Amino acid sequence: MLAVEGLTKRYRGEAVVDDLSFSATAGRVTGFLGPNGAGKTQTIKMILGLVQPTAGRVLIDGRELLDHARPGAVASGVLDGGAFHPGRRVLDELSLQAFAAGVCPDRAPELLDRVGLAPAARARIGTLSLGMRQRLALARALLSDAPLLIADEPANGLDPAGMHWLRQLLRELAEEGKTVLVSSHLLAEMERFADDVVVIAHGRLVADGPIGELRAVRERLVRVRCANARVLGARLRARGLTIVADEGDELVVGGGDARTIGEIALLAQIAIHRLVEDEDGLEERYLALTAEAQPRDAAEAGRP
Ligand SMILES: Nc1ncnc2c1ncn2[C@@H]1O[C@H](COP(=O)(O)OP(=O)(O)OP(=O)(O)O)[C@@H](O)[C@H]1O
Repeated sequence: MLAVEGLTKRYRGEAVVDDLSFSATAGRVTGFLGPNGAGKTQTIKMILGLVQPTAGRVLIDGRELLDHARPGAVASGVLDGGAFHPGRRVLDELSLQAFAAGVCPDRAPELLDRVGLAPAARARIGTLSLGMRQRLALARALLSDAPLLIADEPANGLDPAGMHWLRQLLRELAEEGKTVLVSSHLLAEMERFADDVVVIAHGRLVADGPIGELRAVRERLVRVRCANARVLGARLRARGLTIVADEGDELVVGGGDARTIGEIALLAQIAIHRLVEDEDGLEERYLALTAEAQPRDAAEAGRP
């Protein structure tokens, strides 16, 4: 179980991770989602003890990483699929890493098999594709059998078969009882991998919960095309509905069903040209959530 509490990282006074709190549960895959530059990698590095937080703390099974007797056996990370010696052979590299981690080197061939790299055991790392390096990075992270596994964009460079394999592996690891945290900037990827999702933008939490809850928003989004979208938008807002996207003569509306929107339009005497439940709501919801979020300073400056 992972608990991130008020985690903050500032560089020259500017927050790249800003008072971030969330948790990830053992036995489940938690997706860590946010656009490029949102602060995912910085957060992951702080969780793994590779970057010192400016404020806040990270608890793994109730204790900070360095308060565990063997921190390396508590959390492991897949951070950069490219960070290997290019001239070394795959199996030699993994055996060496096992030795350095104090793990029996016999685990190396077994793990190569688990990540589907056994046929490339004698290949030099420099000849591997990005997807194969990701598999090797996963094998390295699994050496210590730590109960918390964090993977930063592990799907990068994987083809559809590789994605399917990764999904299976993450699921198996969660079923073994591990806490699995996986980052991505792509919602579609997360939908395939994750049980729970944590969404951040500008270093701040914008949503978290079971992926099904984010998906459930789909039913509440309605796409409406009408004669006067600006006026209808204002009327809908006045009734407490949200304009998730404004595309000129078409609005994507949250917080009310098609019937409510139709009635508000009728009262405003605005002709409706199209009114449908939105099928792509989840993607739009994610984009809207992350676009709405502003860095704290900007948000505070905009406050009346
Ligand atoms: N050492 C550093 N000094 C200053 N700013 C940094 C440093 N490291 C990262 N940042 C900034 O922190 C912000 C968050 O970066 P981070 O890599 O965590 O984002 P990310 O969500 O992982 O995005 P991506 O998917 O693009 O890697 C970025 O604006 C980045 O420029």
